[in-house]
Amino acid sequence: MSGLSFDGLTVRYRGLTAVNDVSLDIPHGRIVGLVGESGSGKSTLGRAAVGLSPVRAGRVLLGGEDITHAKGARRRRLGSRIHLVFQNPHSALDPRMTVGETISEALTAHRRLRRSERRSEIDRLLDLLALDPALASALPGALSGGQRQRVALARALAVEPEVLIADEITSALDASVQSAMLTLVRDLRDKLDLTILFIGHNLGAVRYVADVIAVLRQGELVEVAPTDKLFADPRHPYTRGLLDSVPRIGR
Ligand SMILES: Nc1ncnc2c1ncn2[C@@H]1O[C@H](COP(=O)(O)OP(=O)(O)OP(=O)(O)O)[C@@H](O)[C@H]1O
Repeated sequence: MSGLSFDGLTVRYRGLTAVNDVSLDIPHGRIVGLVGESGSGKSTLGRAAVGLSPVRAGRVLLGGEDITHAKGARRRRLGSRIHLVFQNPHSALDPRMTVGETISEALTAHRRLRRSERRSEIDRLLDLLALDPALASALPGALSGGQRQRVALARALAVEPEVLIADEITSALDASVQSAMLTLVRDLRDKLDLTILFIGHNLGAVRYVADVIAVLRQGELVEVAPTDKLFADPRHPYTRGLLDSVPRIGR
């Protein structure tokens, strides 16, 4: 069982406290949404889970194991257990590598596979992400934004992670493409038994995908509640403000 937990986490950039004493559990097999205005510290918290934020205090726990300050070979090994998928589908992929090469590179980073196994794994991953196997030979420039984001997810899933940090992965997509992607994220969680921290500023999108929503404001958690409860009965005025101000989809 590999839930992810933040325990009293504080992250500081020089003088700025970007995340302040945040404790949050993402139980195994659940999707926890993380919302808040731009600059509230969402990405900083997500990046802390993979060792990319300057943690000043507190801990990041993966399946109960303290991974906060893992370095070197241990951090690389963790890379196959907990994985971050970035925001921007346009810059996330190397424009000179075909889709197949991109996925293949991720496959061989953590697993030893024969050429034929690699080929079938690439097909399996493309199929999992509802992408045409023929796209294996395409360059990112020939793909739509939604297809690129699916390839970025396929690459992340190639290492068979237990936990995914999805940082604004649907934000740059058109509404219709976005809702297909959100459905896919839920399907992937069910099929692969993934644990997901889903970061987004669009509450409507996060509502569609998350079991529980955590609200971050200026680096501090102001509210954590099951999704339905948060929408039916938001406790914090800041949450109520977010609910009022954001367009909603998937309802
Ligand atoms: N590498 C960095 N160096 C210095 N300050 C940073 C760095 N990264 C983020 N910050 C600052 O930390 C604060 C939180 O930023 P963060 O990107 O985590 O917020 P966010 O909620 O993810 O915002 P957005 O929705 O715009 O991505 C902001 O004030 C930001 O300017």
